[in-house]
Amino acid sequence: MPYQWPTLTNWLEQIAQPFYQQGYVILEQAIPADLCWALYQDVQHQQLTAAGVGRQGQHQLNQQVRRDHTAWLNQNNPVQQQYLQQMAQLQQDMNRRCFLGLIDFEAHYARYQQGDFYQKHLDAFVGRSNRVLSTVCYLNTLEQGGELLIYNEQDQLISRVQPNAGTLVIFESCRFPHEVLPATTTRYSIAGWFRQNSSIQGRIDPPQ
Ligand SMILES: O=C(O)CCC(=O)C(=O)O
Ligand SMILES: [Fe+2]
Repeated sequence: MPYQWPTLTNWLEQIAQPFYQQGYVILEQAIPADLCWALYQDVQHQQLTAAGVGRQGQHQLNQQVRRDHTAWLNQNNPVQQQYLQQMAQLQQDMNRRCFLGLIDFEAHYARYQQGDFYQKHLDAFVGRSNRVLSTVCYLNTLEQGGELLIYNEQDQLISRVQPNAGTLVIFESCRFPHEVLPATTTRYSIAGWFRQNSSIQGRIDPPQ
């Protein structure tokens, strides 16, 4: 049977309900296998650069914190556009269902080579960022290593995600500290953020 992106009805069950209950959801085979493969091929051709920490102005390389290499997705590339379109659909559904007022989605490819990690962090801080929902989609499968560990607000480990091609993780950006354990082999993913139009100190928060 050809893969079908979840319709509103089953999407409500698969994403909205656990999301409502716990603020995060892990959905296996969320991305069609052929799209996942095309993205996996596409990322190999991208010019990836060492990721930094902190927002514009304070942006700096800190290899103690993260070691991944990234490249922003854009609409001009047909494969990347397909992914962005699926996320636009998700944004619409999330707004309809959860009244989140999401206006925008930004995403980058990330490559973690053997030994690369991302220390425990939050993707957003209350009142200091307009990132509302974080998403991670895995483009290849790692049998071990490179796990995403998600913690709750009390800093207890609540989920351990083994990267699996096609799996999509969604969580509230300012609620869940998370980290990426050292990869054992090259790990490819797309990290993305849905944003609200909250202005910070009278201006729109710039992308990272
Ligand atoms: O790749 C992952 O599993 C998470 C990446 C992450 O936390 C981030 O890029 O902010
Ligand atoms: Fe993160």
